[in-house]
Amino acid sequence: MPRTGHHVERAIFDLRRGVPVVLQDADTAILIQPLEGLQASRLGELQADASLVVSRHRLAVLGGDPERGRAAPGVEAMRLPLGSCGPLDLARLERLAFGAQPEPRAAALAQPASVGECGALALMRRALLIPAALTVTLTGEARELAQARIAAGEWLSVDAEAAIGCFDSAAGMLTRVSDARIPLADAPESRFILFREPDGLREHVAVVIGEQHDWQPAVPLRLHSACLTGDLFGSLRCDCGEQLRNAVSDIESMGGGVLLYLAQEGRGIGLANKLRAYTLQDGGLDTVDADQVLGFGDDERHYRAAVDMLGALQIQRVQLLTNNPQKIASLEAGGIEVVERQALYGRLNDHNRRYLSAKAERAGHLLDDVLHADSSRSSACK
Ligand SMILES: Nc1nc2c(ncn2[C@@H]2O[C@H](COP(=O)(O)OP(=O)(O)OP(=O)(O)O)[C@@H](O)[C@H]2O)c(=O)[nH]1
Ligand SMILES: [Zn+2]
Repeated sequence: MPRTGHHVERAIFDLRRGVPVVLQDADTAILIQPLEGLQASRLGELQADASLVVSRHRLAVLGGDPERGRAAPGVEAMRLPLGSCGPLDLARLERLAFGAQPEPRAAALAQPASVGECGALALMRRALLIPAALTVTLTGEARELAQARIAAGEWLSVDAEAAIGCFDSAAGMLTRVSDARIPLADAPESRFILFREPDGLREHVAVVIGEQHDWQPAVPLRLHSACLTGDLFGSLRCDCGEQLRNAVSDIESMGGGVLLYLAQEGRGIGLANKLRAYTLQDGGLDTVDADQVLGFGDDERHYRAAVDMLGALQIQRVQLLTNNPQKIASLEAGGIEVVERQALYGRLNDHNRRYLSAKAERAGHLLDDVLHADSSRSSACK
């Protein structure tokens, strides 16, 4: 059975195209079909004993107890058996997977997911799809048919444990791919260095401002998660674009440093899901609850890539520009010494006030100054 990572990456591409994948462990084989992009015509092919695998965040939204029957700490996936829920119907599946209303009767049937089902959910999240998949345990003729499609190259077979570890395959050994001098309006002596994750799925950029020998003893550092809407188009729904530009000019005025532009759009849920979350927010939910309706936790970001990039740049001590205590904790857990934090704000407006308040109240971001004094620049903090 294949255990190598590259099957996982290929499976992710198939899943993003709506093609099912077979996950195998020692005894079982399950067919997984992402709910996102599922055509009603495919439902007929899936057997009546299909299950819907969702995250424990999603189960909580449906009205279930996310801790009940949890297979092990850290296991995020739960199985909703569909057999007793009536015929497979796309609208009903979508209500279960990302509808805003609770479904207590379905939630009460939730069971802990198998290894393969945990792998299915991990792949959905790595593929930046809605974290929900239809799964069918393959037995008898269905299993033989699936093996024939795998042999013909039509479907991929992936080891279930390798699927569970699909986030780990991105960690360590980032490749430094290319770099160039890019003079920025607010920091003329800047260089962009592109790093690629080992599984090839994501790329991150280090913007190095000024000369490294000027940065001692601690390097001014910004970790910036991608936000297409804010960074590029100046969306008023968030503060990202202004934070990005303020970070560049602050680092320049501090004598140079590094900005890591991380491929973590939408706090790690991807742009498609962030747009879905915005629509849910327009219906009244805050930023945390909207993500949870879609099946995500408060914040899906990891900072392992950032730690690796700092390692490649030989940076161990930093002065971090952030209001997010989690970024400080993650760097320190990765062995980077954060000697000082410096606040970094965008401007408060009528569109982002609720978002920033929710970040402060629900995720512990240190935004008192901007929420209460309408400051628009950064300030040093201890
Ligand atoms: N899921 C989701 N993501 C959002 C929303 N608004 C902004 N984002 C994303 O949130 C992330 C913000 O990134 P950062 O500014 O680096 O981080 P931060 O957690 O705000 O912490 P700071 O360092 O204090 O700025 C970006 O990836 C945005 O795309 C939202 O409503 N929902
Ligand atoms: Zn933003």
